[in-house]
Amino acid sequence: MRFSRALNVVDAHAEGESGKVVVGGVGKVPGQSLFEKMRYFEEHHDQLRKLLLQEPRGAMWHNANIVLPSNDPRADMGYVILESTEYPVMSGSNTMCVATVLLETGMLPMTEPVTHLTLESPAGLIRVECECADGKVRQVKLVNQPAFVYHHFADLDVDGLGRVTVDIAYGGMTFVFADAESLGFKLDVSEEAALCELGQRLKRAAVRQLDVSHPENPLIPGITNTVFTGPLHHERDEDGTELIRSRNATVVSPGRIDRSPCGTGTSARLAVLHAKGLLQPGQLFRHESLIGSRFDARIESTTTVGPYDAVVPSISGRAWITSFNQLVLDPTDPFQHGFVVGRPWEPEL
Ligand SMILES: O=C(O)C1NCC[C@@H]1O
Repeated sequence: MRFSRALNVVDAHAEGESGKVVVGGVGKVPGQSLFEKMRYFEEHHDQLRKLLLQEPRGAMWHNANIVLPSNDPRADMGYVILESTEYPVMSGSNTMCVATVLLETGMLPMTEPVTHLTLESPAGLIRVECECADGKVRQVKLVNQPAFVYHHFADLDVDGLGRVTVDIAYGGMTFVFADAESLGFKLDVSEEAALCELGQRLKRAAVRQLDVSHPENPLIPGITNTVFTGPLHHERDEDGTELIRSRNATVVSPGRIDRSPCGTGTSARLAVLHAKGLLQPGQLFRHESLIGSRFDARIESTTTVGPYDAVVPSISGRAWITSFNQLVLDPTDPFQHGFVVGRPWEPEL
């Protein structure tokens, strides 16, 4: 049997969110930076994303990452992130999957109790600190590129709902933030379908009514996700550490719940909370997903991005390898580039 493509894929998840890690079979990719390599896939080779993420090999809730060498002498490795409808320049859950796979498969050397990595994402360099024991990565802490707020307390006219006040913020992806309680949500998993439907409606309204453009790179995608935020709870950890805990439901395109608390959404939420005076640098913020998994986050420092005040977020979470998979493409397979069926794959916007 001759195959037209064979990819070595390590399947993983971070706090419940899928992240396939392609470790072999892609070959040479043009471009100096990982951003340029990402653009190459986007413009000339999008069939690889579709092959990995669409049916019959993928599912709407899958993400994938292509591990590639970085040309930056400071970086240990690079990666391009592939999602259902876009190429985000950064992703928290995917970065945790990539770091865990690189260390647990021996692609990069693991040092116990802590391994420091620098990974080049399309958004830039990401510093990663992995707690390791007995050959296992127990916790991945990543320091994201700066997050900032585009619009505070913006009024949106939403079809069938009227006026809703939202914030729009960037944390590697761009999010609409809306208060869950005032929209009638308890943030229970039973509300999944309604959250996805309204999340898409809010996102569509925001794209039409509010301008966003990343000041350092206008090619970074605009608003593609909605975060429904729960109330803030001021608590103490089992070991007495003070923290602020909050639940969220992140609706990523094309309209499905992020199973993890969403690392880029958490980064953007830190920027929103800081701008509102509700979170200070160094304070522990524990973000919970709709399935109850969690990321611990902090504002490491403050900075600016173009005209915006910004925060440098760190996000910690855990990832696990679930399978080793050799994905092949038979040249007689009629579905060379994958396919999609029905809801929620409606045309975007
Ligand atoms: O953790 C994150 O940032 C994300 N999880 C899937 C969609 C986003 O990239």
